[in-house]
Amino acid sequence: MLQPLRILFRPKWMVSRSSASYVSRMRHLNKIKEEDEACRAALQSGNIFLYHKLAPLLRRTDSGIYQLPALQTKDVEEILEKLGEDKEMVKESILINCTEQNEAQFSFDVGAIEQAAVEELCRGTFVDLRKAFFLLRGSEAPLVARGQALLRWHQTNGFCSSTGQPTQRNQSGSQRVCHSSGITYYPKMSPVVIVLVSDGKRCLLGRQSTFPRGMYSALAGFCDIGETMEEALRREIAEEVGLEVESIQYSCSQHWPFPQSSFMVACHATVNPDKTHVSVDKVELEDARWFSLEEVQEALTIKAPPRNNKGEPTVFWVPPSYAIANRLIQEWANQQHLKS
Ligand SMILES: NC(=O)C1=CN([C@@H]2O[C@H](COP(=O)(O)OP(=O)(O)OC[C@H]3O[C@@H](n4cnc5c(N)ncnc54)[C@H](OP(=O)(O)O)[C@@H]3O)[C@@H](O)[C@H]2O)C=CC1
Ligand SMILES: [Mg+2]
Repeated sequence: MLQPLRILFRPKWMVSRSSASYVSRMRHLNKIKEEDEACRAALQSGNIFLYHKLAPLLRRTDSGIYQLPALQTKDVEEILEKLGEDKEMVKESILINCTEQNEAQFSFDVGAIEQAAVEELCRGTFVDLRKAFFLLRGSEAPLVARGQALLRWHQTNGFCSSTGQPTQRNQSGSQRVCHSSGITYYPKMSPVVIVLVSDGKRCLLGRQSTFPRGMYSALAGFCDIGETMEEALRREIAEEVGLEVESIQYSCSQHWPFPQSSFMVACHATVNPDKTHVSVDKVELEDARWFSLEEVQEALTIKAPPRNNKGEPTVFWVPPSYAIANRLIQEWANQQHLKS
């Protein structure tokens, strides 16, 4: 019998911010999201993160730390003018969020302009998003992912799927409308369940053939339409490794930008310790197997796996800390410690 979901932890944001400032910030954000005039005004005093063909601009400080430079709107206008472009292009910026000081944050893709010229003027480098995730510190990675996801959505939703006519965005970029059919489109995420299965002593990790060598992760799968998260989780585990899940505990969630926006819902699950035979669906997974606490602990200490002369990792390792799979594995290892 499946247990009802329960929240295992209280995220920091639930306790650390005063509710008054959070409420006023969210209301401000909602206003500039919904009202074109308010959004235009916010852009004038806002921060812009630049992308080139969806690769974010990073800047390396003298101390070797990578940062996400927040440019002022007037700086971006100046860059556009210097490169012979229309400074009005900056109005295409997409609203991402706002800071604790209520400054709006936008993303803007300069993909139509020569990359090196922009990099030189900005004293930065456009970096592939996966690499940027490794280089940036905690709070900047979700921000840069969100900015990219919104830009990608706009770049691929320029036409109405009903009429084939062009769609028009609102100023903030929170939606696109087809004026011919009246359909409003909103940025889309695909729900995905990701689950760390345990038999009480070991945890089950799998790998797809496309993963870097040696890397194993928690099992994941897209939810089918009409399914609850619990149903999707049970089905994916049954399909991919032939096991029947007995209980589920919700852990946390994450927006995942690769390859397109997914909404990852992360859970722990248990199976009957007497029914742990794994039969891997070889179409989905290259391998899946049980790992001991010792093996998992060792893998969690690896920041960059050792590599052979072909550049391939030579040991068992797990996804890096920015991936929700890493968090599930950490949580499981911590729970095993508490039990022993
Ligand atoms: N953040 C993290 O820690 C982790 C994130 N992930 C992410 O989880 C996601 C799902 O994991 P994965 O195991 O690949 O999923 P599944 O087990 O559901 O299998 C993937 C297959 O589902 C099909 N598919 C692709 N997109 C969709 C969609 N939007 N809706 C329904 N079916 C779809 C594709 O089939 P076809 O090619 O035949 O069309 C694809 O090959 C991936 O995006 C992956 O990047 C996975 C592990 C860790
Ligand atoms: Mg899968």
